[in-house]
Formats: sequence, C-alpha cells, structure tokens
Amino acid sequence: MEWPWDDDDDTDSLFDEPLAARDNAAGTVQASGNVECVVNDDDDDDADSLFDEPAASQSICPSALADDDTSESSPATIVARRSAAPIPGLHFDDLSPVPEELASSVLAQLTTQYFSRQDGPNQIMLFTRPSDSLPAPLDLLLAAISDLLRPSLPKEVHDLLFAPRGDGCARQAIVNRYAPGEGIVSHVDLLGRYGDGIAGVSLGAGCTMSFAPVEEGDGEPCGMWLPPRSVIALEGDARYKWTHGIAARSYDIVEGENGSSERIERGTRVSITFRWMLPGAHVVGDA
Ligand SMILES: O=C(O)CCC(=O)C(=O)O
Ligand SMILES: [Fe+2]
Repeated sequence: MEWPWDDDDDTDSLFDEPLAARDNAAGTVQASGNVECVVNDDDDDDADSLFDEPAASQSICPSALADDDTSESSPATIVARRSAAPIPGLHFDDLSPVPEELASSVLAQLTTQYFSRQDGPNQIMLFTRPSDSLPAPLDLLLAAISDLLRPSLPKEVHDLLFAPRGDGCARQAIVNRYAPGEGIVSHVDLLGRYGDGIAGVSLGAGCTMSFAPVEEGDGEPCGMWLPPRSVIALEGDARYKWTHGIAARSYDIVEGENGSSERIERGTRVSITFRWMLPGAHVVGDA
C-alpha cells in the first residue's frame, strides 16, 4: 500500500487540491506508530510542497491580511449568535462542553507535542490507517465527544460521526492553532477526500465561525460563537451546501444579554476537527 506522503511529486497527491495551505505552508511528515502526521511548518516556495496549491478553498490568514477590519459591512459587525444556527445538519449544544480537566489535558499535550515553538507549525494533520486509532489524547477526546453528543444527536447522525466504519474509511484529525487575528478562509471541506460527518472541538479560546450558503438564496449567512470546550458537528446540508470559515480578526462581536452585544477579544485557539476519509482516499497510486 502506498501512502500519499510517500511521494509528494505525484500529481495524484492527496494535497493536489487546495486543502489547508496556511501562511507558513510547507509540509513535512512525521510517522509515529500507526499514525501519519503532516506538519505544516515553514515558508516554502517549492512547487513540490505538499501544500503547494493556491489557498483558494482553505487557508489560514495571517493577521496582517484582515485584522482590524472595522468597516461597517465587514463580518466584524455581524453579531454572532450563541445558539445553533438554523442550518440543516448543523449540530451544536453549548450546554454540553468537553469536561474541563480533559480539555486542559488535551490542550496541554497538543501544545507540548506540536506547538511548542512560537514560530513553529500552526497546523497538524494526522491520518490513521483504517482500523487504527489516533494518538491517545485525540482518541480520548473523540471518545468523550461521542459520549457527550449521544443524547442530543439522532442515532443515525451519531453513527455517521462516530461509529467504526466497516467500509475501510480512515480517520483524519486536523489540529489548527490560531493566534488572535488569524482565521481560515470560508470553504467546504474537500468533497473528493472527506466523507460526511465532521466534528470540531474548540480548545483554549473561542471564536466566531461564519456560515454562508453555497447557493445564494439557500439561507442567510450568519456567525456562530464557538465557546472554549464546545463541540460542533456538520453533516448533510451543513457539510455540503454551506461554507464555514473564521474571519481573521482579533475580536468577535457576540450576542449578549437582552438583545445587547458584547465584544470578545480572541485568545489563542486550538481546534481539532475529526473527519472521515472517503473509502480509499488515503491511498495514492497502486494499492
Ligand atoms: O478551526 C476550526 O474550527 C475549523 C477548521 C476547518 O474548518 C478545517 O480545518 O477544515
Ligand atoms: Fe473546514
């Protein structure tokens, strides 16, 4: 079996499509046990980089690009809601956060392992082979959010997100670290790589996630505040017919009490996004 990172000159590379290029994109691969880890960690103009595609669909923006955007029509002036946006397939329950002890322990372990250098990577992609598990902290987090969401999700949605796959699908976890002022360009997660059922956890600081329909007229764009330790799940329309993104700002404007709004300064946020690779999408070339 050949893995995508075995040959990053291959035009069939997993990363030929705009995936997750960030301002400091390059791409080195570290292997640890059964998990492959792609680290996005320095400036690189090399066209053979794993991340050499233009950042059209997903890119993390450096603060210089869009911070301090105060124009009236800018997303900064959209007041983010605190409850789930009315988008079919978007699941969000602010009342069931990841337990504090687990959240701090996972955040500490991820920070030590991947983000210990200030000028180091801000994005880590971890791929398992089908039937293997993720590194321990992420595996624990995944099990915890599966338990947390079980009571509030329809069974078929819970199964889509968490049930072990018999179809050879591999798990992918992407860990993003955002300093205040950084965001991610609005996008739909790659259709040719990832399946349905995406779960995201916010650790450290919160942020506003923006949503907009892919087809104009399918709904109103909106912002949703994701507090620290919250979990969001996207499936169906929310995964396929709506974009999600995070404006590159150092603060958010969020619904307050009694119709008021409040300004919340951003802190460093670490997000973990769990996805399924499509059957066979982890294999490149001849299997
Ligand atoms: O940071 C987040 O919560 C979103 C990350 C994301 O959308 C992605 O990596 O595709
Ligand atoms: Fe995404």
